Amino acid sequence: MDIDIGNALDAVAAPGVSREYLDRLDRRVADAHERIERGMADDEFGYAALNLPERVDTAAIRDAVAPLADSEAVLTVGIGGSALGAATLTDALDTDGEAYYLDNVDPAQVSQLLDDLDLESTALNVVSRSGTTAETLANFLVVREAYADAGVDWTERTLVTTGDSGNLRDLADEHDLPVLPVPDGVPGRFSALSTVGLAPAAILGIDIESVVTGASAERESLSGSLYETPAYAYGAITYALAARGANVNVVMPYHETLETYAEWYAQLSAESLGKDGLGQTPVRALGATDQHSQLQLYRAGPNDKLVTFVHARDGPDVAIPSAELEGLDYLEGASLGELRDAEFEATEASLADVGLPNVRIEIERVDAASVGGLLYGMEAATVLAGELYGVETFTQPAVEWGKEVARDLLRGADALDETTSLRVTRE
Ligand SMILES: O=P(O)(O)OC[C@H]1O[C@H](O)[C@H](O)[C@@H](O)[C@@H]1O
Repeated sequence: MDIDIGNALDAVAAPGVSREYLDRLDRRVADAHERIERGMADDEFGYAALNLPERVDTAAIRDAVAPLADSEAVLTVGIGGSALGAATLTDALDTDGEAYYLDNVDPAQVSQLLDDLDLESTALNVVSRSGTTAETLANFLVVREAYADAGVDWTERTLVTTGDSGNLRDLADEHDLPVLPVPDGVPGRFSALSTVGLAPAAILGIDIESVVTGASAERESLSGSLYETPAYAYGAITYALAARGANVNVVMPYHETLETYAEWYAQLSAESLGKDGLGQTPVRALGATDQHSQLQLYRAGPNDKLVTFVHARDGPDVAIPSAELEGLDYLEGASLGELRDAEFEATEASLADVGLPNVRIEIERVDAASVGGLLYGMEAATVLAGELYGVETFTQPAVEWGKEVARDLLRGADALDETTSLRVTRE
């Protein structure tokens, strides 16, 4: 993973960061790096996630998924960190079958998906780190009943990934289901490179060893200077720009298959750094699609954004057939890849032109190693940013309140008095 932060410097952008400030920040990066290395060495909660490239046992994952290797599809039931890492991998990379995710509670979607799936040839991958997440357990109960109704022994087609205790662990024990452990000290949103993200990828034929190799290369690059560590350069520049008013981080990959990566990063950043009045609001965008949808606002709306482009230098291409259409001479002899890249570079320049800070993250191609490196790099960037902000990167206390209230409502508690209604209806 390479990063170019030139368009976030104050010579180009406002808000922008001066070279002198970056040099000063680099000294704080050195301290933060020491703290991170210490946390990794002691396997402290959260920091332990950065050890995954050395620790993850891909052979054990392959053994656990072997009985499901004949599956034509994998249905993952999980939410947040228990779904988005896996979805990033299976959406980005070539797979031998279809990947489906139930990471919401929408009765219409669940019913339609279960109607459409051939459950006989579908592996059921149930994932919850805590083993107590209501959405995941409810969906699992619905899905296993659908298997039973279809006359399929769901216990033969199910793999569970969870912690040592919790309702999901109890259910797995009760039905003697195969269980992969969520590693200790790894928060859900940092678990893409563990059993959580890699097991469904392995069932679908993804080269998970290469994913880990790519992550290892990024781990090796961690050093005490942002100028030598792409991941830290990103963490540091997002922090510096947020402090200067770039409250929004638009993450805009220019490859359709990386769209889910932007969703994964949104959770990673929002839950890790959105604390004490700090953090950037992550926005998911996709190039070139969103050039024709959101770019107007990015270029001419409030100057409160960083745009992060994600681009692969190489990849498959398709020639554009010649048609000699009037006014479209520039397409003659060009390819779809060349068109996309020209649009990407033009968009980057158009934002620099109006002083909107933007950063380019570049990978070699969208393959297993590069995507593994990207996931690791962004995790390290987020941990570094957390150190600079001084927040508790690995907790998410603000998510809990609503969860508890929803449980109380289901148990029959009275309506809430925290909200106010001013309902407007048609006459
Ligand atoms: O893996 P689970 O324990 O089911 O948790 C799934 C998700 O739910 C929570 O609400 C947390 O905010 C997320 O960080 C987590 O990824």
